[in-house]
Amino acid sequence: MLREAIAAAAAAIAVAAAIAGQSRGEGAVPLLNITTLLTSQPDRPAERAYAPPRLHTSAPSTRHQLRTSTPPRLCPLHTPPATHLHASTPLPPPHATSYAPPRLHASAPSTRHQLRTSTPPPPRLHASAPSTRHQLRTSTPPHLQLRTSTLGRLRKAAASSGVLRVVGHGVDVDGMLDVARRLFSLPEDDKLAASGSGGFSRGYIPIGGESGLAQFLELKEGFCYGWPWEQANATPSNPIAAANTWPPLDSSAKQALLAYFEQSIALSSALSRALAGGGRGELTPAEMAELLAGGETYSLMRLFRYLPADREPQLARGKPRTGSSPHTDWHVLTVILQDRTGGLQVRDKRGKWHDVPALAGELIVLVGDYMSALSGGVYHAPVHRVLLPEAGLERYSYTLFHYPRFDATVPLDASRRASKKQRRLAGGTTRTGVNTLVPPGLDLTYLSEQTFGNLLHAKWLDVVSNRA
Ligand SMILES: O=C(O)CCC(=O)C(=O)O
Ligand SMILES: [Fe+2]
Repeated sequence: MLREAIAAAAAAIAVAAAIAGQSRGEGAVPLLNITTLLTSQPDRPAERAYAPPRLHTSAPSTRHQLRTSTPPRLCPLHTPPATHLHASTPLPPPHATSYAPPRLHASAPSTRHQLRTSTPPPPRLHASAPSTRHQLRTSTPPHLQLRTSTLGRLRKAAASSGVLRVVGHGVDVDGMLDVARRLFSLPEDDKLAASGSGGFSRGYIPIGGESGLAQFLELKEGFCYGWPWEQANATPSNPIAAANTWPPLDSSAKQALLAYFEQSIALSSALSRALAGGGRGELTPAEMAELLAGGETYSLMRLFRYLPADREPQLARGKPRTGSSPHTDWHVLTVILQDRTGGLQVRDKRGKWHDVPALAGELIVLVGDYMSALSGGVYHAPVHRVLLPEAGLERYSYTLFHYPRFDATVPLDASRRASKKQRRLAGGTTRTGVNTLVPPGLDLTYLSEQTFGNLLHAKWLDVVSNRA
């Protein structure tokens, strides 16, 4: 099947200068045909043997004991065995090591700082949907082979605009948009009954329920879900992981949502590995896979319905309204599935905003802060925002936030290079007024000291405190 897909995708990758009115070069958005990423011998069993290498040689050794020698398989979408939730080596006791409180939020409640880094690794997601649909898997080893020429284009795009348009991904975009419309058209009470306890926990997010920046009212409603802990007979392993809270949708819609979650995680994992060059000072694809392992169990899929500015006039009167405040995504990669309304914009390195095209059947992939830091600042996490639709229109989107493992840290040398790059760029466009993982002015070497999960938790607490 894979071979057929490859044969069908013989055409060379098309690169389109895609941001409206913009010439190629910085900011141009390559159209990446994911099926052309595959070579003709992806399935050799020898390449499937998975021996995760050590990622951070300088990290405390306890961190490495959490690893399993062979990836455990947990298939919550099908059979929910509880038996795979352990590491093959004994787990160390919870960290009593010094926990440097995040310097990001001096005013944060102290509970925020009590998180520990040594939570057991969550079970891995086994992409259990038919392999013909997926071609890419999350918990299997990096068995994709990538064409060198395509790889070069992928990396160039990630380094320049940080935005990719992806086709050939196998996702039924229209079908997923249909599910989103059905979900948001449920009666208000049904949606509210599926509310989570905060924006980062799963479930329904009412209009005004969160905002990236406190000065804006983000006029949208949302629904957040992820890896099905509720089917796994396991306790969530960190404060962001949680069981899904489903509104009353029929089971085929739920299955479609869960299958799409897997597909987008698989896509993001494959692209992340491809972005790990394995050159001097770079992560190898296997190290990237190791860094991502388990991240899928608390990664978030967020559905949005954006409303035009004239709706809900009673909410936060006088506050400027937007769809999504200017921000970078904090994690590794973001996968966006959108309808054709438009509104997503990225800011180029000179500070100019550009529309990201909203074309049928495409997925958009954005580089996040963590990927940028891991690459030593080589890859660019674009500042972006979402404008509200015009009166009479609504916009629907799905946004996958792909997180690395909770206890991930950035190797010190990469974080130093990323810091240096950030300082260099600071002379150009400023990131003031932009919500980023590590705010401007703070040294990115912080990412080598502090786990991704702890930083993320503090960030999410901020976002949900910005309720209308
Ligand atoms: O809805 C979209 O297209 C993107 C939203 C976004 O950037 C985000 O939620 O981080
Ligand atoms: Fe975003």
